[in-house]
Amino acid sequence: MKKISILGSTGSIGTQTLDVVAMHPEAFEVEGLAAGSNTKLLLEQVRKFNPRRVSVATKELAEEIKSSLPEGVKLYSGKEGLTEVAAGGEADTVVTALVGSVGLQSTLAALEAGKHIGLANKETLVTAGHLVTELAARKGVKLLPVDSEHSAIFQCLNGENPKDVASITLTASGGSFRDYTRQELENVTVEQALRHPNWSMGAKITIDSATMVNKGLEVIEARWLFDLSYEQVHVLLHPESIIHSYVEFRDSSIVAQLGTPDMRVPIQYALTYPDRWESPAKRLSLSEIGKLTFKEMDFDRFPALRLAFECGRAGGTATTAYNAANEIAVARFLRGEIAFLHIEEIISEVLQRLEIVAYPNLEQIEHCDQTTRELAATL
Ligand SMILES: NC(=O)C1=CN([C@@H]2O[C@H](COP(=O)(O)OP(=O)(O)OC[C@H]3O[C@@H](n4cnc5c(N)ncnc54)[C@H](OP(=O)(O)O)[C@@H]3O)[C@@H](O)[C@H]2O)C=CC1
Ligand SMILES: CC(=O)[C@@H](O)[C@H](O)COP(=O)(O)O
Ligand SMILES: [Mn+2]
Repeated sequence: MKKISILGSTGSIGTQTLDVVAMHPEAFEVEGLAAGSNTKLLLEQVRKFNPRRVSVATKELAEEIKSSLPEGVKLYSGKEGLTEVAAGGEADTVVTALVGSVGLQSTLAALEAGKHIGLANKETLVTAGHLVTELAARKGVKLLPVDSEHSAIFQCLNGENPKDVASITLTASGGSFRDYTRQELENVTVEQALRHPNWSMGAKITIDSATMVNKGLEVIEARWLFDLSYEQVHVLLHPESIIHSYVEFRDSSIVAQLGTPDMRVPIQYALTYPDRWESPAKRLSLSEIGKLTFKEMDFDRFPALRLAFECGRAGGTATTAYNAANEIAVARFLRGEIAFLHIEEIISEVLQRLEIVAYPNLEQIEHCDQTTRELAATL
């Protein structure tokens, strides 16, 4: 029996992780579930999966659900609650499915406690990649990618010598506005932005996909997960999201991972690695699809991606600021406070104003994250 805990169990990745668990009840046991404020869904999950530990975003929410929990379930709240679910108890693997850098402390706590990580929460690696990867290496625990592109690269690298890797290419769907000109982007609405062509995901990542910030975060995530230079990480537009990503080796061979877009496949692989199990994903028929299309990335059309490469190369707290500015800008866009194109302007403005700290420790990272948020809220 593999024991797992899920941070963000009520979200898109969290619920799909529980779908995977439900399909293999003989193999998985749920040790802990942490949610934000969707207590109704959390209580349903508690009844179905019998976790020993549960956490919600605030003390008030914990008070509200206390009497509805089965006897013996330990209830926590806030950041401490996330850490209790991540690091306490007997889980072997923690799936980090929180959205945003709020997941950093609990991910570090899980690593410190020797838990393997199924990593969906890419913002933690963008915020503090060196701290997370160093700690994982020191503790000898695995960081198993859940993000579809990174799972693809991980699968392509299986059994290969890292020295033989020439480059990796992350595919990008182009998001909700892939065929829009810059001018057409000026008046797009939140509702339009939330319509991703290929994937059904949480609101924040769907907006990130439309701005191409998602691919920027993924470039930085890949640098840390696979210990690559930014020169070795490429991005290619591939509207169909069938080739999830690929690796080019030094003999010019390319190995790619393909499949119909279904997150339950990479989630399950992170939980069963190195084994593969049956999954409910629709089988891919290339003859049915007929053709796949590709286009060179246009950095003028998607300046937020160029900015991500610049921050990655600058290092230190540059990527922390990139992520935090984006989190605030996306939240403001979703609340209808700013226009779509204002998101990338805020990120760019913040990066021009903030001083970058090289080789930051956790305290300096948290300081940068907080300062960036305050600044981004005013721009
Ligand atoms: N969705 C997808 O297909 C993919 C997602 N990812 C990455 O996975 C991560 C999760 O994305 P996704 O599932 O789409 O996001 P969702 O918005 O769907 O879910 C986010 C989860 O985090 C919880 N949460 C948010 N804030 C807090 C908080 N302060 N304390 C505790 N819990 C909190 C939410 O709880 P509640 O709803 O109860 O408030 C919810 O369970 C992101 O980093 C994303 O980039 C990567 C690849 C694909
Ligand atoms: C499913 C997944 O991994 C998302 O991160 C997805 O990649 C979003 O698609 P695009 O960012 O390519 O539009
Ligand atoms: Mn992805």
